[in-house]
Amino acid sequence: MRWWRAIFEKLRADIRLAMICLLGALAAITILPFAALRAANGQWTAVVIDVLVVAVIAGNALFAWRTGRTRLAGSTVVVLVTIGCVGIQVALGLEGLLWVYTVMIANFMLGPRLLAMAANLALMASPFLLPAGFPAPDAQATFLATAALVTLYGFIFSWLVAFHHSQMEALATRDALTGTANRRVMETEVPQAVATHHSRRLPAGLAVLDLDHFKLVNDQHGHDAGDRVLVAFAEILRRNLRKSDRLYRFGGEEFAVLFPATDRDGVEVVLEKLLQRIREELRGPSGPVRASIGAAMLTGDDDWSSWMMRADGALYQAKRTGRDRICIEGDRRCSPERCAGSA
Ligand SMILES: Nc1nc2c(ncn2[C@@H]2O[C@H](COP(=O)(O)OP(=O)(O)OP(=O)(O)O)[C@@H](O)[C@H]2O)c(=O)[nH]1
Repeated sequence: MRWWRAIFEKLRADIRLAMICLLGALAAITILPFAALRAANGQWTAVVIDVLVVAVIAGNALFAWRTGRTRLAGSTVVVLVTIGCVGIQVALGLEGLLWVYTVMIANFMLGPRLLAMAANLALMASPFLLPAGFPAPDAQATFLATAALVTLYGFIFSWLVAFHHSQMEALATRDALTGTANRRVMETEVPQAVATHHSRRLPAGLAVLDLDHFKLVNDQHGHDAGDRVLVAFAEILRRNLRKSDRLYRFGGEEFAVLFPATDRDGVEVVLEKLLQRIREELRGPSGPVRASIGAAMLTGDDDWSSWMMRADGALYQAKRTGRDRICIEGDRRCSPERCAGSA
């Protein structure tokens, strides 16, 4: 039963993939019997459309499952199923209109909201463009009102789902105090970076930053004052890092920075700048607050925890040799006498 569990876990991790696969299964179960019925009645155009719709939805589900490109697969299904729904109206007349509501809801579950909105507007207009048209003005008004309501509910529902999803994602991945990525994200991204940099033979750096004598700020001025210093510290780091660098808060007053595709000189330049900005800008209630920085470059033997341990060891050196400085592992300057950035 392990394969069954693996499928369940994969679907649980990606709601859009789950929707696409669910629609694929439901489309086959619900549409194919109609195709058989229509074949028995000799409605061959409708049969072809039904089979095509099922094939497209099932094919897309397979594509999404294999490639993980669920946004593209979802958008494709929206466009093709909407076209199929219009085709069924052409083939069956008003009977085909009964499928419109199902497709309108499915569009919001599968595709981006704006695309679903556009597809639903097209579905609302389509019966008026058919040769047979609507028989009575009352029926036209009823159709427009009900289709507009379904579209509105679908829009609101999909917006709410996206909103709650982004809030839950923020809760799971952001540090609540400083807004930086948290330890959980670091433990996902750094191993990925190790694998990527090893396979592409690219250099990468990892730095650990820790405030100096931060306990004193808490002890003398309280936890709230300490929190404000932490927020200011994170803000200085964020402002002075490059877009490609990744900042994490992984402990109380400990932050880490991943420098992808960066060599040792590049890492050193950025860290020197950070240290300078911290010296110039970081203030606590009783004056400047300083930080120590340790860093290590990725080596061929590293996994992420050994890399982290080496960066942490360099931080320990920076603390041991007087704080308010940078130590990059392996650098002979990173000795008690001469640490980079020592004041
Ligand atoms: N205000 C605040 N303080 C925190 C938070 N997390 C950890 N701390 C405090 O950070 C302090 C860390 O103290 P230490 O590990 O002794 O480090 P330090 O005083 O900075 O000393 P060195 O690192 O050796 O320079 C402790 O007082 C913790 O209570 C937090 O979220 N907010």
